[in-house]
Amino acid sequence: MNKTKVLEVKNISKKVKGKRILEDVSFDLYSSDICGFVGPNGSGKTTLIRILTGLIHPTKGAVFINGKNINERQASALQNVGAIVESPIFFPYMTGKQNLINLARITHGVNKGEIKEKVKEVLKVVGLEDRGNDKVGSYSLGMKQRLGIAQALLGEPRFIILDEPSNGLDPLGMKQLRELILSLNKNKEITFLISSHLIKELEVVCHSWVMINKGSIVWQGKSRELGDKYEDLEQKFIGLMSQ
Ligand SMILES: Nc1ncnc2c1ncn2[C@@H]1O[C@H](COP(=O)(O)OP(=O)(O)OP(=O)(O)O)[C@@H](O)[C@H]1O
Repeated sequence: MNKTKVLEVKNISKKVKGKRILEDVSFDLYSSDICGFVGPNGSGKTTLIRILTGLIHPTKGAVFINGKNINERQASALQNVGAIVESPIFFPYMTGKQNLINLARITHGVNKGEIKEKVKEVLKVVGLEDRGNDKVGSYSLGMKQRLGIAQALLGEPRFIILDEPSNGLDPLGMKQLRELILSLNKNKEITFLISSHLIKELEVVCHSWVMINKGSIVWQGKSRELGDKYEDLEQKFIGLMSQ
């Protein structure tokens, strides 16, 4: 399979009120990668993800998605991108299905005649087909996260960005989320960038890694490129963070 460059992060720096939050961050992501973007609390992960999704602008540098500069051609750069930054917000008094039907129409522009089928399909993909008619207020956090992914799938994304998706999930919720990510990657060839401060949670799903500390990248590579010095990824992570 020919891999194409999905994301190019080029020399990104961000300062807020004189405070340096990101410094010269660069990395690339290729189609079908599942990349773990890991760093301790406060290392700059959410700030970078907010830049990648066009929510804020970098002080320096540029981001290209599928070759399009996100600050110059935002709509077309983000066309095939699904992102869940912070917990997705749904109306708790409406069912999962009703929430998705509204979002399909308003946010994703799905054709009126296709909405019902599309919503049914994405609910099935995320394993919520039996709970679609229940109110979102009755959903567990894990179910809300999967509903968030169902919403992203309405836009037929090729690339999904998840910011700390396992925050607050119990072990079963985490397992279901991991299985969903792996199946979307395998069956729909969706590329993922997933942030977390807990490397262990991502080890089963990620093929490649970007490690960040205090706003700068400290290591990037594949799990197999770890080197002999470290027993496992977490040891490497801890070693790099304490330098
Ligand atoms: N608008 C802002 N104004 C001032 N400081 C900010 C702003 N946004 C982020 N920061 C600071 O930048 C640093 C990085 O924050 P960020 O939320 O990107 O980290 P993170 O790696 O996502 O952390 P966590 O794992 O805790 O979510 C933190 O010290 C944070 O307080």
